[in-house]
Amino acid sequence: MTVLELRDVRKTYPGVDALAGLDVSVARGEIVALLGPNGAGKTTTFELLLGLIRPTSGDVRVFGQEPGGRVRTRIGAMLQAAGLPDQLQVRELVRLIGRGYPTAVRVDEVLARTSLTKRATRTVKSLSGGERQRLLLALALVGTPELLLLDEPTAAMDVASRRTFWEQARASVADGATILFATHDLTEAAAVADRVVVVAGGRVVADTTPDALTHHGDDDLEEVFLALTNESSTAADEGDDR
Ligand SMILES: Nc1ncnc2c1ncn2[C@@H]1O[C@H](COP(=O)(O)OP(=O)(O)OP(=O)(O)O)[C@@H](O)[C@H]1O
Repeated sequence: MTVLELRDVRKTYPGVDALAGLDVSVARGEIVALLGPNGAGKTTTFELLLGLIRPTSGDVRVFGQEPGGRVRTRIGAMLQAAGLPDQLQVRELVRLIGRGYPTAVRVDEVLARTSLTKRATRTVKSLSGGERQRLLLALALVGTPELLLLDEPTAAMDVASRRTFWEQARASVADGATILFATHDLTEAAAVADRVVVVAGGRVVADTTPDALTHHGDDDLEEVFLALTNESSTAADEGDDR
């Protein structure tokens, strides 16, 4: 079953083609990494899937429906620029967000799963960068999501937190969820994802397994990534100058 699909999607801002004909499809139970240099269009893709913005042209479907509206309650999301109410306590915020979903997990369970039990009565403002990321994961998980959209979810996390993070994310997949995540950490992508989609200049330049991308480990992942994305970023930069 296809969980999400973008077909020939363009998103144009004045002077910028954020997406220039993007084709991505993710099936149920997959963990897919979205890789790409700064400005490649990763965050724009998440915003479209959440219905926060609309495509200039092309088709975006989530669970076969237009993004936004009721389908939003089937998605848990971690976005880079997520603003949080700083004065609320961690537990209060998780409870509040859980109320917006038809099938919320118990607050204490979510806090335990994200190692935030000891921070439950702290204000959001007082959290460290990594703790804040864990809180964002707790908010993404509280609605028992069928789809997790995670934009650079482990940025700012230490090694132990990253490990716990992916254990929790995988547990959600074992329960039937699907994950699309963006990262700049190629090693993490290769270790975690079933499939990597490399985006550059608003288009997909590779869509394959981590193993196939490196020809079964024969090639250096970083070199492959740079070779794939350099050509397209150069083309996009030239386009900007016209
Ligand atoms: N609201 C906006 N107005 C104008 N340009 C935008 C807007 N949002 C995104 N862009 C532009 O669209 C392009 C794609 O941006 P996007 O944030 O999707 O990239 P990204 O792959 O997430 O990058 P990063 O790795 O830096 O987070 C960039 O050139 C960006 O400047």
